[in-house]
Order: sequence, then structure tokens, then C-alpha cells
Amino acid sequence: MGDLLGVAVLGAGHMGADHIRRLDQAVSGARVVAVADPETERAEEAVAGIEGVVVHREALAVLDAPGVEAVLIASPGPAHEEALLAAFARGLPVLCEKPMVPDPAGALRVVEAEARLGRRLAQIGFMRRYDAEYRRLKSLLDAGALGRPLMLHCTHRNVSSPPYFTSDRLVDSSVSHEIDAARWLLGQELTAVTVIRPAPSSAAPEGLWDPQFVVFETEQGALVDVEVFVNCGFGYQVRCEAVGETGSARIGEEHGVAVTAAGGSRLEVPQDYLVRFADAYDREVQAWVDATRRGEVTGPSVWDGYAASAVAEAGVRSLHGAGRVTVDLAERPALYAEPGS
Ligand SMILES: NC(=O)c1ccc[n+]([C@@H]2O[C@H](COP(=O)([O-])OP(=O)(O)OC[C@H]3O[C@@H](n4cnc5c(N)ncnc54)[C@H](O)[C@@H]3O)[C@@H](O)[C@H]2O)c1
Ligand SMILES: O[C@H]1[C@H](O)[C@@H](O)[C@H](O)[C@@H](O)[C@H]1O
Repeated sequence: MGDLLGVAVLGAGHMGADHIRRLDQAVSGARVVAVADPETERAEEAVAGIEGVVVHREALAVLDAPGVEAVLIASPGPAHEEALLAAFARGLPVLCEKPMVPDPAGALRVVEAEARLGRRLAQIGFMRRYDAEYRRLKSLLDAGALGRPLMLHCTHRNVSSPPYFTSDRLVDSSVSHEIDAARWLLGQELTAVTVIRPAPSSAAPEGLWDPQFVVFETEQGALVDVEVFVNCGFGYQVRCEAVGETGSARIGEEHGVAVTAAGGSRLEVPQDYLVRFADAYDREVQAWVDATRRGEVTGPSVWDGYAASAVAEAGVRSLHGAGRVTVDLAERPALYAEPGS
């Protein structure tokens, strides 16, 4: 390994371009050496001003480009399985955006492939685990400061959804964050899910079931509810209140600048995840680079990615009328820690 970890980035859309900027400007110890995107002009735009970057339309071609020592996958979810397996075949460490692989069967193939290697190579991009407030909430829960956890009440609002968003994506893309956060905060697997759909907002695109209300049950009988509303129009709001037997704690209340002017005050609300979770993404990618340079893999595992996809798939069945759906997880290989670590 040279002085700087050579990273190939797959996908230069919203998230990929932001990670390229982050690796170039915010994170130490790494440099972008190759970028793949079938729309090469996006990749060219994202690397403008960064020297010596190979740009290619083929994801797999850049994995073999000179100087590539690690891979950051930020292509759409359905492209992740092929990219993860190709990285594993080359022994390359990976940071893969969520959802790891949306289809649980494909996600399990990734778990099995890594387990066959006998060592972890991939960290999954559930960045809330690196958010200062989420970490504080987890410390309180782990220390028993709220007593035995009974419930999590979560809110997940986006200003608007991208044009390709379908009703299923509210569960398997947006709520995948709450699935991972709940497993991690509570240290328990989610065992059943019920999705309820109120009358759609008139601001939602035609045919999109937005908002939705999701209820998860955990293996020790706690409940997690999530309001997901991806065309709320007014701000990016992610909140979580944990209620235990002896106390409660709430995060995500205020994430803007308080402006006082013209005889009044108002709180500016972030408009998207790149602002609300900017620090969390920076810490996530820095942790990945640091661990990779030490020859270690830390953070959310491919098992966490698989569990999130399995729970989300049960949620999508519930959304389409199956009522309360139980979650069947495969057996967890010894390589992977319990949820919550
Ligand atoms: N952690 C988060 O909060 C967060 C936020 C946004 C997106 N994401 C995730 O990041 C990923 C990308 O989302 P986005 O919003 O940037 O999407 P996007 O549509 O803006 O960008 C995706 C890019 O990938 C390119 N692409 C398509 N197929 C590819 C392939 N096989 N190899 C390489 N590139 C390919 C597309 O041309 C596009 O430029 C998704 O998995 C998404 O869920 C995570
Ligand atoms: O892909 C994005 C991303 O994961 C965001 O963090 C989430 O708030 C959005 O709902 C989702 O569409």
C-alpha cells in the first residue's frame, strides 16, 4: 500500500459524487484513483480537478485499474451484488452503500461468499451508526440509563423522492436505515413487520404510497414504529425516541441554524441527507479508510446488510397486503457479530 489508499468509486451519482469529494477533501489517508459510471460524463464531472483518475463506463474494468487497493460502491442497489463479488474475488476491501443488495437471496450470496473467504472484506454504508446523536443514544441504552428498552418511535421524512422511486423503495431503501439503526441500538434482530398505508399525500407522485407507517417487532418483544414520508416538502427530518422502563431519550429534534430577524425567529431545516448526515458520512468514510490501512474491517457487516434486506423484503410483502409478516433469517455464520456490536 502506498502512502495513500487508492480507492475506486463505482457510481458517480448523488452519493458517489459526494463520496469522491469527501475522499479528495475531507478524509485523510486516501485518494480516488478510478471511477466507473455508465454515464461517463457524470464521472468526469465528479473528478474534475482531481489528478490522475482513470474513468471508465464499466464498473468491473476499474477494479483492475492501476493503484486500486479498495472499492467504494455507490451504484444503485441492484448493481451491488456483482460489484461486491468481483471485489471479493480480487481480495479488495469494500465500503458498499445501503441497501447492500436489496434482494435477500442475493444478499445471502454475498454473506456466503465472504464467509467462504473466512475474513471480512466489506463495510456497509449504514452511516447513522457514525452520527454523534445516534451514538449518544446507543451509549445511553447500552449503559442501561433508560432501563429495559420497550419502544423506538422513529420519523423519516424527505423533502421529495427521486423520479424512479416506487412505493417499495420507501421500505427497502429509506426504512433500511431504521431497520439497521433499530437492530444496532437494541442489539436484537427484528422478527416481524407490519406496514400500514394511510391515504397518500396529495403531494406524492401519482401511484406512490407515501407516507407509510411501519411497525417492527423485535426478538425480545420491543416495538419499533416508523413514519416514513418521502414527499413531505418541508425538510429532511430523521428523529428517534427510545422509551425504556425507566426513561426516554430523543434525538434529531433540531438540525438547523436558528435565525432571528425582522422581529421573529425561525429554525432553518436541512433539506437533504447530505447536510443532515454530513458529519456521519465523513466519520464513516474516515473509519473505513483508517481500518483498511490497518488491514482491518470494522462497522456494519454484510450480515447486517443481509438482515436489513430480509426484514425489508418482509415489509414490502406487508405493504402489498400480507398483513403482519414474520422474518425468516438464515443462520448467522460465526464470522459475524450479534446485532448491536
Ligand atoms: N447512505 C445514504 O444516506 C444514502 C443516500 C443516498 C443514496 N444512497 C445509496 O447510494 C447508492 C446510489 O444512490 P444515488 O442516490 O447516488 O443514485 P444516483 O442515481 O444519483 O446515482 C447512481 C449512479 O450510478 C451509476 N450506475 C448505474 N449502474 C452502475 C453500475 N453498474 N456501476 C457503476 N455505476 C452505475 C448511474 O449512472 C448513476 O450515475 C444507492 O445504493 C443508494 O441507496 C445512500
Ligand atoms: O437513498 C436515500 C438515502 O438512504 C437517505 O438517507 C434516505 O433518507 C432516503 O429516503 C433514501 O432514498
